[in-house]
Amino acid sequence: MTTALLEYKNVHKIFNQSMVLKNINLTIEPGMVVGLLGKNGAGKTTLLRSALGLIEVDTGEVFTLGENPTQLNAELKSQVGYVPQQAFGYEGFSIREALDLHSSFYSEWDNTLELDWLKRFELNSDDMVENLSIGQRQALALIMAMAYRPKLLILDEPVASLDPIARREFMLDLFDLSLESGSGVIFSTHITSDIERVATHVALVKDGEIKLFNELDELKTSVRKISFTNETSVNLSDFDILNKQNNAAIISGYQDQDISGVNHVSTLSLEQLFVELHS
Ligand SMILES: Nc1ncnc2c1ncn2[C@@H]1O[C@H](COP(=O)(O)OP(=O)(O)OP(=O)(O)O)[C@@H](O)[C@H]1O
Repeated sequence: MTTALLEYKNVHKIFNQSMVLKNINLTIEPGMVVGLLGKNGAGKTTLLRSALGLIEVDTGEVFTLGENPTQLNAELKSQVGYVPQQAFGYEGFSIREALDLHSSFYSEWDNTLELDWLKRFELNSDDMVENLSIGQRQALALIMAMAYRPKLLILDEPVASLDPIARREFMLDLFDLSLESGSGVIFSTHITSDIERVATHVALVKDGEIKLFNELDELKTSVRKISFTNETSVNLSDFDILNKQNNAAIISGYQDQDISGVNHVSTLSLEQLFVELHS
């Protein structure tokens, strides 16, 4: 049996009397790259920060590398990589100095990977961190989180400020790294095409709930939009109904079968699905 890299069991979190995580159940295993998709304020950052022990959940349990994330020992901490949404410190340091200090905490630091990525992101080691653009800081934060090949990589909108070329390269490498080294990745993003390009799974968060968690391939084959004239003449008992309004529904569990009473069945891109689930 493989130990899950990250597991949420019936997790709830309340902030100011508002439930921002509602009964989250999610398991990430080695080789999985999970794209976390949700509107602003849906709860993505709260979900990710609770995996790092930065937020304590109110009910339910989180297991990061099999342990309570608020009590991870140094060894386990060094197997988790994290890039937060906000840029980080290291003012007064050059990139070289910042990387030297940072890498000294990780015995598994891969200097070749570091150099390779500095080159790809076109970062100059002599530049001072405080003079970097937001995108360059984000690139440096990514190198810092990845170059020790963590088992679990947690990225909160990691590529939002990267240009499309850097984003594309980073995303593809992310996937390779995860598969090669048996790591797992969870990343939040608003860019559905990034999820379609690199993720193995997608978790769609709406109002603090995971509305959908699927393998991406499975999602393409089994989620459909159907339209009908008369709802009472349609039997949808074989499907999960993800959303329904007027004379249309989004269903999961579709297997090419005929559904009586349905006029039209259409596939959805991830972006279309996201929009449909919020309409
Ligand atoms: N420390 C906090 N105290 C009070 N409320 C909080 C706190 N952190 C988050 N929230 C609230 O929890 C909800 C979820 O926030 P969260 O940052 O997890 O959303 P998100 O999906 O990451 O959004 P975005 O895409 O804009 O980054 C929001 O309503 C936010 O205001």
